[in-house]
Amino acid sequence: MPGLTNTLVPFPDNVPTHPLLVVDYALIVANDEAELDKLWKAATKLGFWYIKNHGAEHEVSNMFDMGAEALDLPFSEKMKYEQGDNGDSFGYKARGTIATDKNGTKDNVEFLNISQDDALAWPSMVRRTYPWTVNKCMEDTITPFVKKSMEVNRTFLEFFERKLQLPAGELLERHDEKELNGGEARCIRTPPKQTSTGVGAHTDFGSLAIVHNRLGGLQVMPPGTDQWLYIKPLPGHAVCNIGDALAIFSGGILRSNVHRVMPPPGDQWRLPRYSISFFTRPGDDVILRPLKGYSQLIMSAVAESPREEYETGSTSKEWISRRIRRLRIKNRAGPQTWYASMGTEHQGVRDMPSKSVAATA
Ligand SMILES: O=C(O)CCC(=O)C(=O)O
Ligand SMILES: [Fe+2]
Repeated sequence: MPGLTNTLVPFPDNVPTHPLLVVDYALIVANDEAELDKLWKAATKLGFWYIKNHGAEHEVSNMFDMGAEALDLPFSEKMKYEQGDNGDSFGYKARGTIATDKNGTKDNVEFLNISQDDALAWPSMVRRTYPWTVNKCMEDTITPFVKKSMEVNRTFLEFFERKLQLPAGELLERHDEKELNGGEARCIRTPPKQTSTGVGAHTDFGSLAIVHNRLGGLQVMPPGTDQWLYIKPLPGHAVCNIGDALAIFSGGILRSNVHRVMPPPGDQWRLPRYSISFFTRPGDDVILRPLKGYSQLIMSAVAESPREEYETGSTSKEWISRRIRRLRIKNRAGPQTWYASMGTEHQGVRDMPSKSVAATA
């Protein structure tokens, strides 16, 4: 039981944390004005918030067990499902295969990504195969988790579509579950007693993430600061965040904030850390660019603070694939490969040696 024992070792009270707004999902579904205002504030100011009453506790608990069982398989077995160096996201990612910074410092986490397309189509295969321990949990654990998470994110997307003054369906149709898309469930494991970065500073590739944590380690850098602050895991609460695709579609109105994963703080450092996430991503063929032709609000946002990098000229699939490919250590040619892995975050670009990210992307 990977997670349950973890709750016995409390998150320390002497490390810097960042408070997040708590959004009650049940009130969002009920269209509660005050709660919707809170969600909008969270999505536009920091791009991170807690949700409670998401109704997926049972599925999440099963996912922690599923993830631990799969990641406990022999290394040689897991490697049969490795995502490889071509920019694919689905499958197993071994430790030490991606960079966490511009110097190419290797990551120390392993994870398993299960495609939304595969979870929904099971027992048919759409994207790829998975270890037997995953297959046996697909019907009872993974597909129900994916469906519940999709429902939560769809509710958020519907609301953002309205608030962004987009025609009904304009944002939702870019996340049509019937089209092949990058959506995936993920279990990450960090071994105990690590001293280096787990997942390097990044913004998420896709539209929305829901992250379930029992141990600390996730950190955000609040806008306008250069300080990393922990997000404290709260029992029964998940952390949601906006990814690059929504930041781009909205012309920057929705915020995709930089975050990373460090070893758990305090005594939690002695424990292995597991996290369970779900990522909603646009359809593979959807072009990532501001939807300014459909919304005066987005048009004004783009006019006020134009950002060249929002006109990506790429499809969602190309965007994700480029970033993963550039993160893989095998593909690294130097610091420029790290810069070329970046999304809308520009933290590291300040000390970038050469002039253009696009030139190496
Ligand atoms: O493990 C976590 O808490 C967050 C992981 C994360 O940011 C990611 O997988 O994109
Ligand atoms: Fe992330």
